[in-house]
Amino acid sequence: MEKKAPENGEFSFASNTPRSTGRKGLPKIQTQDHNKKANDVCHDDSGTPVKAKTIDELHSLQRKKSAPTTPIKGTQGAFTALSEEERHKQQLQSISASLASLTRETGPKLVKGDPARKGEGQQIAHHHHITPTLSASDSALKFTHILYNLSPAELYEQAIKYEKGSFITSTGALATLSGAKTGRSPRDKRVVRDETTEEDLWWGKGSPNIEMDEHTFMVNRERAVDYLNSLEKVFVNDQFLNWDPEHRIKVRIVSARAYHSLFMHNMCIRPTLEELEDFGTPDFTIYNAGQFPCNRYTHYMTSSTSIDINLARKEMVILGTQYAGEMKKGLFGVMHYLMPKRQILSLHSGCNMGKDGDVALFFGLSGTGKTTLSTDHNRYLIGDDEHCWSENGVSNIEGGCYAKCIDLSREKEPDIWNAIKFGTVLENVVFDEHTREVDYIDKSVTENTRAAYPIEYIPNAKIPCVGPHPKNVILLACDAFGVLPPVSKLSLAQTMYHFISGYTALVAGTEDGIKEPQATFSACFGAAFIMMHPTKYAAMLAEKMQKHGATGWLVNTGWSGGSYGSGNRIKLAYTRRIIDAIHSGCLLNAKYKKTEVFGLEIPTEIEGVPSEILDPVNTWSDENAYKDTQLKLAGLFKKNFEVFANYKIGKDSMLKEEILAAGPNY
Ligand SMILES: Nc1ncnc2c1ncn2[C@@H]1O[C@H](COP(=O)(O)OP(=O)(O)OP(=O)(O)O)[C@@H](O)[C@H]1O
Ligand SMILES: O=C([O-])CC(=O)C(=O)O
Ligand SMILES: [Ca+2]
Ligand SMILES: [Mn+2]
Repeated sequence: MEKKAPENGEFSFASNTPRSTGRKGLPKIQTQDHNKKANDVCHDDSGTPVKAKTIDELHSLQRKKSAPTTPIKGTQGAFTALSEEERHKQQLQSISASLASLTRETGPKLVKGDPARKGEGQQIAHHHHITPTLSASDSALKFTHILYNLSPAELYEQAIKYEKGSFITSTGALATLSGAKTGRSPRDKRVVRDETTEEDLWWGKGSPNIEMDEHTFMVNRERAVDYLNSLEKVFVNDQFLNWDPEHRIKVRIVSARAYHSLFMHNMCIRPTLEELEDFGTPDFTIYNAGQFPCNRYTHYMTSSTSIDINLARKEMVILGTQYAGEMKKGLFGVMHYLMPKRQILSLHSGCNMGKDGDVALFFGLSGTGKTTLSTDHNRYLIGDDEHCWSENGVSNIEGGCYAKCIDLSREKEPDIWNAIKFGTVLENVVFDEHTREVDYIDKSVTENTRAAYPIEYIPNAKIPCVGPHPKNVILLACDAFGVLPPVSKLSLAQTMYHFISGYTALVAGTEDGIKEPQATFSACFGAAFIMMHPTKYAAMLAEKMQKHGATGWLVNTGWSGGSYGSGNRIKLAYTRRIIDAIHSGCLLNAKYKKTEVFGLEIPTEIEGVPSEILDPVNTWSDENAYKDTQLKLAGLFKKNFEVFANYKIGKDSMLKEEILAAGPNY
């Protein structure tokens, strides 16, 4: 840029435009003067000027192109000849095929990259799009931009720019809203019933699989795909499930929100660049059109929300709910089908490992402590929610954790607290408008506030997330009746009885004073996600526990000293000491006594836990009230188990009698 020497000691703009020299009035301003000694005049920078002529050019200097995707496995490979462009084209073709409407000829025209960055050196080159052929809709006349496996930083920008309710919190997490739904909608889940699934899956009373036919699935699929293709841009994630390399599943998630893409980035296993190059065709695809409702006039629909699984097509469609957990748990359902077919047990459990390689599984319904207790500073975290148990040992299905945040405290759950940082999705929390500090106590949006973070945000995560066969199987129940002991050692039959029962008791809305605890029984501690009959999973668990000599435990993380309203929730610190004693092996050989009614073996002492709380009868001020409540709960257990009484569990029919006998007796 041309520099003008000062004429009279005044400052002047260095400018290409006609000089202001000679104009009277305003003083001339100059910012740089190379002819004078630097310290003669006041100026704000002495460096060389930037190599840009325009602001746009300047901005383009900020962004370095990502390192070229890994040069493909050296020189010996047969298919190494693919150019970067060819690879790119194949990728877009694969995505176009995913998004193809089945009533039209082709997939949509796709372009990689953010439409807002057109002309900024982005890859919008026309030779990358797929040439359209005959098309029956105007959507064929437009491009759909594909935001493919964006990084967390890019997704933050997309969310903040385009999604209302997205904010950066004081610790760097992305606070977001999931819309009208802040939890899953199990009653809106549908599974296509065809010849195969008719035989394989669990249908009817108690089953989570509500049927739909293939045609209706296609109606909803078309609705979702049309909605997604009508958008200017969609997000595509190509990722993996299951850390066991032999049984890894490739999943593709097509979604309309950066929130959904970041959530799945965190929750699924993130591919390396090499793995992404060779990704190929996914094993399962999710079409998340959650902002768009299903059509209530469609057969089988009972609301404007529908979550549809078609195992034959390997597809899932989401309409009418933006709650991201639907994607996570939808895929979990798929794993509950695919894995047992390979003799691998899929489990709704957390999992961690001690320094000596002792593995523990933590089963339990929502809110019972899987995430809280598997995240243990003294142990390696394998995973917090979904696992497989195969001949090779255990493996996490996911690449991230999904922690409940209500009443989260730095003191009680430091590792989870510290994981809520840049990259973490924070759903439906309330924060200070100015400081952006999150108020974890606030339930204004929902009680089900959640944080989704990559597992490596937990400092002692075990990566890869696999481990040897479990030594302890811990069944968690949050018993709001306050009658189950804080810990009991279970026989194998008792473990099966409680695993099939899947008990917890929570307290529904607490607005108008004290409410009765609500008992929930959910087979395998996850009836909402299993696909086959519960006894199928139970038999596999029994067989594996027996074979590998695992011990079962029942831990009450709920009430002590009375039911909800009079007693209190057992202190997390005590539960942690109990869990420590299980891990260390101390509890295996402790002194035990047997409780009445439930017939549970309870220890008389545990280090760090007041002995009097170990037998709940001691903690109730009214012993009769305790006995009545215990009988009441036992009755609920019995009633729930009736439907299973006629099922044989595994090949051993002896086991059936034993399991029945392992329930409450009174
Ligand atoms: N004694 C206790 N043991 C375990 N958790 C406790 C205890 N007391 C209070 N809590 C709280 O209970 C909640 C347990 O939730 P957690 O996220 O671990 O559930 P989860 O089993 O992982 O459920 P989901 O499958 O829905 O993720 C946490 O908010 C935790 O702080
Ligand atoms: O799926 C969800 O929304 C949360 C969860 O882990 C569960 O409910 O088990
Ligand atoms: Ca959890
Ligand atoms: Mn869960």
